[in-house]
Amino acid sequence: MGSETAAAAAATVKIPLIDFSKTAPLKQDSLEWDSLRSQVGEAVEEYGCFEASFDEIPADSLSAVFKSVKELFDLPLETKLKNTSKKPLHGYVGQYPILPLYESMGIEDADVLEKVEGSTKSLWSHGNPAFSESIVFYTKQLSVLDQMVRRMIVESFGLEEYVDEHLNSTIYLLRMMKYKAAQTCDEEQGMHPHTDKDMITILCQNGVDGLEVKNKTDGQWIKCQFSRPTSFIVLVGDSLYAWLNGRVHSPVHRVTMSRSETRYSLGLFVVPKAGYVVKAPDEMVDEQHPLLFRPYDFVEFFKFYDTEAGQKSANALREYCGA
Ligand SMILES: O=C(O)CCC(=O)C(=O)O
Ligand SMILES: [Fe+2]
Repeated sequence: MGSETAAAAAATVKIPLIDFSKTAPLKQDSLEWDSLRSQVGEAVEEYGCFEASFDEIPADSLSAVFKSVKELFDLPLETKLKNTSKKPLHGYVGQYPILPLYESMGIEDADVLEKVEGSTKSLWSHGNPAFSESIVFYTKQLSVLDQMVRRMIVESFGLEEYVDEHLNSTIYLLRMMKYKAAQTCDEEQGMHPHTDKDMITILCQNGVDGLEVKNKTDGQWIKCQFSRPTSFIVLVGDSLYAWLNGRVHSPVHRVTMSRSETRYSLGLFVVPKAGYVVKAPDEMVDEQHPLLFRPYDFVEFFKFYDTEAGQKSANALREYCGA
């Protein structure tokens, strides 16, 4: 293949689209379940991600969430800075000279109304019920997709007996992101290349593209399309990679802004609970698959990731607890 043809072929590589919308309510052990499970299993091994079409959040609820997110970022900077957290990357993040387009805000336990209301009180003195309700509804609906996807992944590695333990080992951290439009005609970095540290992340955007995933096979950047209004991108994080002892791929991804429109995105980060030790089940370790990581407490690892050494490391998890 000539280099131009190869470049054109690389440019058209797409991450798999998996349709969860036609089968709700989806029954375990049905033919549909088995078919989706094999598509999910293949996608997380080959790409570490896929686009999920999932209809359980009506279009007007999605618009309400993005309206709330815009309202939040329109608050004065001094107000946003009040949303602090002792945990790294949980409160307001922004104003980084190296990432001038980027701002984000996290809400832990975003499926629990009282928790979300607690966070909003630091931003709006009387709270903001419409904001809290739209965030909780969004998180609860999307948790259905999360639970289905993780159950399928765990089953596809023959780990049925670990399903409940695994599903109960996590909480939901919702991060709302704003990327200002590119200031020049060139492509500008919205977020630097990284892997997520959690179990999985489910992303949604306001119609403005920018997410790119590095292809495992040829290292080319694949532009992620949210091809339907109800599309979400599901990404494997390093903790699922570690728990499955390398059987799935945790993809490097980044955000590139090339348009004159502001991008808003929502990331539902499925994060191991405080005190939960990520340890690969014995079934995942054998001669062909020696143990990759020593068991680790996610919260402690995340603290390391937030240090200068962790941020500089090309592979923070390997540096922290590589076996
Ligand atoms: O905004 C996006 O689409 C991606 C954000 C992301 O990768 C992250 O917050 O880890
Ligand atoms: Fe990410």
